[in-house]
Amino acid sequence: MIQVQNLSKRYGDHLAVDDITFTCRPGTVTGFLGPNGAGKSTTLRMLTSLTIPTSGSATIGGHRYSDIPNPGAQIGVLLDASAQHNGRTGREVLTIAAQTMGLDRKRVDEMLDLVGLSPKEAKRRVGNYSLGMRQRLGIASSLLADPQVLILDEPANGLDPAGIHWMRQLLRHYADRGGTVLLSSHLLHEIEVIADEIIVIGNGQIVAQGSKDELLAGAGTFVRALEPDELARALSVAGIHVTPATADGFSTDADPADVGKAAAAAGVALVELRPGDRAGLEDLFLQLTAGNQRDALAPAPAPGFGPAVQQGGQA
Ligand SMILES: Nc1ncnc2c1ncn2[C@@H]1O[C@H](COP(=O)(O)OP(=O)(O)OP(=O)(O)O)[C@@H](O)[C@H]1O
Repeated sequence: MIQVQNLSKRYGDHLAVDDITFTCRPGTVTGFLGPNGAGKSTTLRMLTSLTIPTSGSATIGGHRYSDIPNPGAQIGVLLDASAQHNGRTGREVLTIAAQTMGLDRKRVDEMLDLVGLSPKEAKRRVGNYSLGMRQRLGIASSLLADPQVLILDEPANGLDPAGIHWMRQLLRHYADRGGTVLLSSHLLHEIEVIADEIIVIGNGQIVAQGSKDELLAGAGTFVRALEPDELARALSVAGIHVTPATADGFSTDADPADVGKAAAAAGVALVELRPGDRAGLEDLFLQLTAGNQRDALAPAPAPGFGPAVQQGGQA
């Protein structure tokens, strides 16, 4: 169990982390989501005793990281994949870590296998690794001692789509076996797919937290009908405000149950009724971090600036 209680970190007159409190439970993946500079890395560094808190506490299993004997054996940590020793081979990095923690050397081969680094790649110096390979090596290193807790800062950075898929499955399996996972990301869709619990941080403060289902429930409803005009009328009568989303469909802030009831009461046949999709959570993320997001403060780009973005496409 990870427990963060009224944790703050001040650098000069800048409050990088501002009185945050959260818990990560065994058997769950907790996503720590926030824009650049929100305070994610500072929090994870305080959890792993690399940065001293200004106030509050951060404990793992009831203890500060620095008070845990042989902490690597109980807590797997990956904070900066690019910080590995460039002159050593991947295998050497893992072998030294295994020796330091008093582990059997066969764990090195098991972990190389687990993270998909081939024997040939394991013989290469880390300085010649791609960022994705460094992430895989860092994940191997964090899992070496089969710890109960994993703390990962932006582990998906540099991984290709297949690598991201692999990592999701790995972390899911790890949590399903009772492990506690805390991972950070500034990418909403990454967190959305992988996490059971989500903590959103902006400008050092937690702006939302809860289960993914709870936060998604706040993302409203998408609804489609054979007769969209009748549907719009029925929802309006029920006091539900809608926004046209497709030719025959609407988005609304209301819950799916309320939308379904309103349509049924008016005898309107629906062809689709579901929680608001990813865009809904994206809106939520942007709303929650609005004002905390540096992009919200930046002037809008001049017309014609940058590539054209297709409707529905990813920027
Ligand atoms: N050692 C330090 N000295 C001064 N300010 C710092 C220091 N470390 C972090 N900060 C500041 O604290 C704030 C939070 O930084 P942090 O690295 O925790 O953000 P983050 O959410 O991890 O961002 P990113 O997604 O860009 O990695 C930033 O404004 C950063 O400039």
